Amino acid sequence: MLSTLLSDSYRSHHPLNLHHKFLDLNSVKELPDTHAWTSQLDGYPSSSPAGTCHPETVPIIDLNNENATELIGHACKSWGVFQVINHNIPKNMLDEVELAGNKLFSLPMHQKLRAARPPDGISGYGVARISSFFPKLMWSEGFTVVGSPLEHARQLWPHDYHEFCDTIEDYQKSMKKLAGRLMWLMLGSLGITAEDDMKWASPEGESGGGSAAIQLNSYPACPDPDRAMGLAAHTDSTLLTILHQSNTSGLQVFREESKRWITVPPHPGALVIHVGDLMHILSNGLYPSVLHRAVVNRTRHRLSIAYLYGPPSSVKISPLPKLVDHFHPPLYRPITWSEYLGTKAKHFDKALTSVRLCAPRNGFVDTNDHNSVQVG
Ligand SMILES: C=C1C[C@]23C[C@@]1(O)CC[C@H]2[C@@]12CCC[C@@](C)(C(=O)O1)[C@H]2[C@@H]3C(=O)O
Ligand SMILES: O=C(O)CCC(=O)C(=O)O
Ligand SMILES: [Fe+2]
Repeated sequence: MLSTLLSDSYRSHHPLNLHHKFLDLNSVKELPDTHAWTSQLDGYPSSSPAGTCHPETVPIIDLNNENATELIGHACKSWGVFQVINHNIPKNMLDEVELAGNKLFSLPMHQKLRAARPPDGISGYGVARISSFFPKLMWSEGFTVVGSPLEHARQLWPHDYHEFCDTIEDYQKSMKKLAGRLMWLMLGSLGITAEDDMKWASPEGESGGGSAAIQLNSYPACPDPDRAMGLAAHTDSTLLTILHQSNTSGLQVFREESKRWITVPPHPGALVIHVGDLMHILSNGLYPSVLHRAVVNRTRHRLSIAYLYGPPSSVKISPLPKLVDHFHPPLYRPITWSEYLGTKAKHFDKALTSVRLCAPRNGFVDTNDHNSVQVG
């Protein structure tokens, strides 16, 4: 099960003490040294060079467009990220989940800590899991739900937990449907038509589709946003991620071509779709997992809700047989979601490389494999 798999994967070798780890960011008037980042800390340029123009925008795809499959295929290949509209998720459902998130994060710290994610656990309240890979803390707090939110909701609101649970459970159901639909559109764009190829993902399948986690992220307004980091650069360990961001911008994606961070502006009603590492593996590197991060701002609080979608726990993900031949050997070994999460927890940004089978041929660089080695 997804909830038991991470048991000892996310080590906490953080030098900082609990007081700093659970600092109430909403009441801090000056950026503490524990949260002060320099641009080099995550190994990527801090922002675009001054004076350059930015014609690039992340594609927005209308799911009612008759060419949606082709548009999605193109976006996956060239961006690894796109926004979708006409996705059938009602606006009031997005508003409600946002409200539930705000209600949770505005609780006093001692109350949120009642639902703290245990050091060896996956669900609950805490700092970003990837914090242990960085010497500084991020300007954010998170809450992860895997399976039922009941236990943690009870700890947060002993007498009044139903509303939160209902909202999260409705959201889980709707997101699961949308994720299955997007998954199928992505597979279709790769030429996968026979349902036997991917039984568990089939729209009519009885196997119930994939499994998932929900991550609520809160980014309080920050007194020194240029020296702080909301959520450090990472790729998601998923097949795909569906992200709802509140109406404040902060999400940025990295463009390999121009070596620049591009802001993904909140588009009313749109949901952001990230290609994750498992889709990268499944597509044999054709659809790159997108490197992204969240920056913070001086005046506005920001909230985002990620639906992290992966395969059922028993399924091994490997390059699709239809995409593999003598000239395109499989680039990655088969791996389950839980094994991959364990690998990510250990190797973080080297996780994809660590499951790679062979170097790309003829100097072809898999731009998506952020650690790939060019061979001549
Ligand atoms: C299923 C999962 C993916 C995730 C780790 C997790 O177990 C639950 C939270 C997810 C998240 C969300 C924020 C960014 C991220 C890198 C992290 O630290 O926790 C992702 C993890 C991931 O995709 O690897
Ligand atoms: O807050 C955001 O926009 C990004 C969140 C994110 O990347 C994640 O939850 O994996
Ligand atoms: Fe992410």
